[in-house]
Amino acid sequence: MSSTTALSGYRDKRAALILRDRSLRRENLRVKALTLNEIKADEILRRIRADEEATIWKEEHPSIPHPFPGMEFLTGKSIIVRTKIFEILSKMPKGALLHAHLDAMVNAEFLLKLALKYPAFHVRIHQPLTVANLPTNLPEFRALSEDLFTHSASLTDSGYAIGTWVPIRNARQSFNAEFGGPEGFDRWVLAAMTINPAEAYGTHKTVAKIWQKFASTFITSDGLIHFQPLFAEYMRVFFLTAIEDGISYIETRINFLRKFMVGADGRENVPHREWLLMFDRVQSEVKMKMKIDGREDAFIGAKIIYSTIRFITPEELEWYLEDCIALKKEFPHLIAGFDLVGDENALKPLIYYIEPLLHFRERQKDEGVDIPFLFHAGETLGDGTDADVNLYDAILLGTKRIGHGFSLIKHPELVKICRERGIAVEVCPISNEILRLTSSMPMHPLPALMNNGVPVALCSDDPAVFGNMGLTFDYYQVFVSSEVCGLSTLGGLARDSIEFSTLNNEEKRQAIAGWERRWRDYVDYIAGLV
Ligand SMILES: O=c1[nH]cnc2c1ncn2[C@@H]1O[C@H](CO)[C@@H](O)[C@H]1O
Repeated sequence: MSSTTALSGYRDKRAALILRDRSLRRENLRVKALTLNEIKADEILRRIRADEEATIWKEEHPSIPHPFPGMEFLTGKSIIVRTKIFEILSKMPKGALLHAHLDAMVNAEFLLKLALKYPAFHVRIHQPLTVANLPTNLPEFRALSEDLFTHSASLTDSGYAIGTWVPIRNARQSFNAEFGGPEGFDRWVLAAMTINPAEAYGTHKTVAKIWQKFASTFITSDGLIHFQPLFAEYMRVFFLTAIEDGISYIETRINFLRKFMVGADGRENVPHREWLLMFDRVQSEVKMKMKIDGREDAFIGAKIIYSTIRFITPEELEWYLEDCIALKKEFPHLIAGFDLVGDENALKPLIYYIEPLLHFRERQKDEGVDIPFLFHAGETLGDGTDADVNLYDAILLGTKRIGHGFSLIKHPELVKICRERGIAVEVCPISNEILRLTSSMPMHPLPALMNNGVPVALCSDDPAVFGNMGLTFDYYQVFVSSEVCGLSTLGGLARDSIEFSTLNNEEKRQAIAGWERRWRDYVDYIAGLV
């Protein structure tokens, strides 16, 4: 055999092996061949990605010592936003956002601005502020009823009685110059609601430690968000900013742990059904606005994944499950599913709740409703820990999707089940990296899941805390960390986000048709870049 024949035989085998391996990926199951414009757009994207890898990601940046594509998000963000790939991805029609906690969906700076509009908001602290304890001495916010309004002048002068409420505007205005004055107040509050690079990558570097900081951000924002007059505006801003990022449908997890939010009168008296009424009204208004603007395809709507936190008792869970059923019966079009949230490594595993969870199925039959489980599971570095074992219970309980599933790839049988039954994993790359499950995107197990044919929806998780507003940042991190990723990966992920949503078949058909129209325009736009 001549050496050229041997060589060409080898090349054929090599190409066939690569093809067989890659053909497991979902985007390669597509029957339709790529259009000429798609091929061109794919080449353009790959070229720009390679150019930027060799230029902007190789340059010296004064405050970023070792930049690389897919690096730690909080450190690399200022480079990311200057790239052409980021600009292109920001225009992409992204389909659905399927894993997003409502408590962290509006930019923290904007939330604070909103709160400053309401004189009812008061703030207090539980130990005196010092320059040294500023980052850990957290503000607590609450909208008070008028009879409890105070005239306290300041949080920081010597006359402040620890633990008493100060009107938010007074607190801001009189914030001691030593702590930066009013702008210092803003920085203090924002720092309490977000995670900064020094925390994620320095002081709180492990999963357990960064979770403590992460959980504390919700304590601060909680008092601001759960005030009825602000809540509606909050949801409107969430929907509108998501739409501007190319998201056309949302399934958001709402944490119903607290049974009432604070009403306009400052009393804790707004029950869950009124939260849903507001949610419904706001999304109808946003849909109407899109229609008037001639952009109906841009927003199909939003649904709610009913959630509570995995530290309650099984008896308490019974109450929430009944509440969820009652809401589903009253608002069948709004409740998309049920989930338990909170740190899986520290809180209760699914098996702890097995009785109420099994009973929930029976109760649904009695009541004639269908509420799929959409469980967080395997958001962990553990191997065989409770958090990792949650994956078995999630699947046995019939979960429709898996939230995070970071440790799923360790379980060949579960990977097979997810592929065969079409259980999609809601992968939140930036969240996983900031919460220190992975040190950077190239180390994330996402390619392993995708190469095994597991369906994936990319999600942002808690963008107000992580600074990854919309879905563009998560798409960016994924796209620049893989050579396999191309235009069809992007399109496949977006399409799958709709495919694996809880929309019914007819709604999906329409949503996909709308997305395809927008996708064609998007491909034309990229193909036109030279
Ligand atoms: O990635 C996550 N995994 C589990 N729980 C989460 C995650 N992100 C947010 N929450 C939880 O949701 C509640 C806010 O509604 C918070 O308790 C927060 O811990």
